Formats: sequence, structure tokens, C-alpha cells
Amino acid sequence: MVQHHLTAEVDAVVKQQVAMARLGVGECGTGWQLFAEDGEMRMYRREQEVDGMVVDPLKAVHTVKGITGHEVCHYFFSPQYRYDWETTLEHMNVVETISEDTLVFYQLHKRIWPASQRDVVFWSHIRHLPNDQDRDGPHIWTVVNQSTEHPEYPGCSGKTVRIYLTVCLLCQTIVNPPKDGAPISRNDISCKITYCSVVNPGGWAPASVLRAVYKREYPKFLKRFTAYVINQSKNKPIMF
Ligand SMILES: CCCCCc1ccc(-c2ccc(S(=O)(=O)CCO)cc2)cc1/C=C\c1ccccn1
Repeated sequence: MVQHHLTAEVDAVVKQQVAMARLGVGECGTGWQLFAEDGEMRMYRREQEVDGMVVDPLKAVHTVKGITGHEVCHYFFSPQYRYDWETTLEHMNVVETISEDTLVFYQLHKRIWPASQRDVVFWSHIRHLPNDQDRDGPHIWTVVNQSTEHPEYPGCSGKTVRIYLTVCLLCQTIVNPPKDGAPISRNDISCKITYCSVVNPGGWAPASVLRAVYKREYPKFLKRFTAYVINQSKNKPIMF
């Protein structure tokens, strides 16, 4: 069977993004500044501009009790849940199904005054990796979203501004088996989440507006999304 033209790119970008996500905020050299904290959630950004546009890389780390990395990635990747947790979404559709673990999405985000409305086309890939620290521990799960071109969605509709992004959600399940050998319950598991994103907002938007949007929206997004996964998973069997 002939490989899809994106398969090689998906493999390369996933490997590169997982390696970056695994670097702690200390190891990535200086420059990461903590800008939001809420319980276990820590959000860092680096102030970076490309051609005068703010493209601040963002790295968030969070530990959530009672869910697994597979569950977090499942609800992040699967299109049928997206309107439930992505509040800034005005429209979303699956443009192409490359395989069961690789989809191409079009998303139109709500306009955020005073900037013009943004849209994005990206491939999204879900994958699990052996846990190299603990061979027989639960696998690491990841979803990588990477902007891509698609003939049906040329980036020059005029009305909206096309943005470019690379996002990596990396999840590690932690199991603390009960002492008495009882079956593992949701009280015995937690998930260490790393969320990395670099968004190029496309057309010009005031740096102050972009930084304010990110400062407000990202903490809200991660809190809302993780709460959604907890709520969806709590009465269902654990997905390891
Ligand atoms: C002036 C406003 C410019 C920014 C607009 C914008 C750009 C990108 C994105 C965005 C953020 C996360 C993803 S994802 O992680 O792949 C999940 C799938 O949706 C994809 C897109 C959103 C938003 C608009 C608001 C905003 C900004 C952060 C966080 C949340 N919302």
C-alpha cells in the first residue's frame, strides 16, 4: 500500500516534538518564565517574536488524579468531543482521515477583539510509546497537532487570518498499586501532562493583545479540558 504523502512528516515531527516535550523547563536553557500557576498546573512561556510577530512558545505541566494518559489523549484527539471542551471554537471539521490515528482538521476560532478572526488547518496524530523508564509500566501517550496545507482550505479567504501552530500533548500515567493487592482503581492512578504549543498568529496582531489572550486562554483551556476528561472518565472502566 502506497504511503500517504504526510506519513514521513508526521513521523519526524512526532519524534521531534516528543523529545522537546520531555525536556524539563530547566533543561531547555533559560528563558522559560512561569506565568500561571493553579494547584498542580504550572504554565511557562518564552517571549519570542518572528518578523515582529509574537510566537511565544508555551509549555504547561500538570498532574491530574484519577485519569490515564490514554484517556487524556483520546479526548484531546477525537473530533466528537472537541466542541465540549474547546470553548474558542466556532467551527471544526475533519478534512481528511489519513488513518485511524491521523486526521486533518479545519478549525475556525471565535474572533477575539480587537484582532481579526483566525482559522487553522492541521494534521493531528495520536500514538503511544513504550515507557522507557519502566518497561512494564503503562505506555506514554501523545497527540501532536501540526499546521498543514490543504487544497480545499487555501489560507487566503480574506475574511479570516490563517494561523500556524505546532502542539504536543504528552501524557505519562502514574500507578500507585494498592498495598493489599486489590484491583487498581481511579484512586490509584494519576497522569503527568506536558502541553507544548507554538502558535504563529498569521497576520499582524498587537503583541499586547496576543500575550493577553494567551495569558487568559491557556490556563482556562487546560483546566477546562482536564476537568472534562475527569468527568467523562469517572464512571467508565480505566483506559490504560
Ligand atoms: C488574537 C488571537 C490569536 C490567537 C487565536 C487562537 C489561535 C490558536 C488557538 C488554538 C489553541 C489550541 C489548539 S490545540 O491545542 O491544537 C486544540 C485543538 O483546538 C488549537 C488552536 C486558539 C486561538 C484562540 C484562543 C485560544 C488561545 C489559546 C488557548 C485557547 N484558545
